[in-house]
Formats: sequence, structure tokens, C-alpha cells
Amino acid sequence: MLFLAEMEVRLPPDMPAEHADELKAREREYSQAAQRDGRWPHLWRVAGRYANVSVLDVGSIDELHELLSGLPLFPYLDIRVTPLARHPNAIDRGESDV
Ligand SMILES: O=C(O)CC1=CCC(=O)O1
Repeated sequence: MLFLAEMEVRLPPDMPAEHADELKAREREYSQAAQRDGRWPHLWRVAGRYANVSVLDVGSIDELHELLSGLPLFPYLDIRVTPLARHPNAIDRGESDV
């Protein structure tokens, strides 16, 4: 199942820089593991914003919630999720499900 996830990062301005850096390092490790195992096929920075647009490929809504809520930055993310269905006019480019 594919989902579009739009995430806005809202770190409190008074968060100590070392804590923010530690969270960001853990976030990178976590999301790169999910990218490697195929659950996070797309991760794009939104130009000009501390935000990303992602495509997530998971087996269930519960797995989606588990993946998102496990993000170290989760308490500081505004996340909007949209389920994706195959477009009838999409050309099959031989990619798995994207
Ligand atoms: O967009 C960000 O910086 C937050 C984030 C989500 C996954 C990731 O690696 O970073």
C-alpha cells in the first residue's frame, strides 16, 4: 500500500542545538533504514521549507502508524497522510509499486 506523507518539521525555537542535532542524526539513521528495506521509496525536501514529501510503501495502516510514530522527530512533525491508488493512465515503468 502506497501513501503520500507530507511532513512539516516544527522544532521549538528554544530546543538546545545539541538535542536538535541528536534527534536529526537519529532521524537520518531511522529513515535511511526504512529507505534501504523498501518501506520509504521516496524522500524529497520541499524547496524553501523545513518540510518533506515522502512516499511510503507499507503493508497496513498499523504499519504506517508504527513507521511514522517511530520517527525520532515525531513529536515535532505535522504529518498529513494521503492514500495513493494507481492512476489508470500511468505507464508501468517496471518499478515495483511507485
Ligand atoms: O524532513 C525532515 O528533515 C524530517 C525527516 C523525516 C525523515 C527524515 O529523514 O527527515
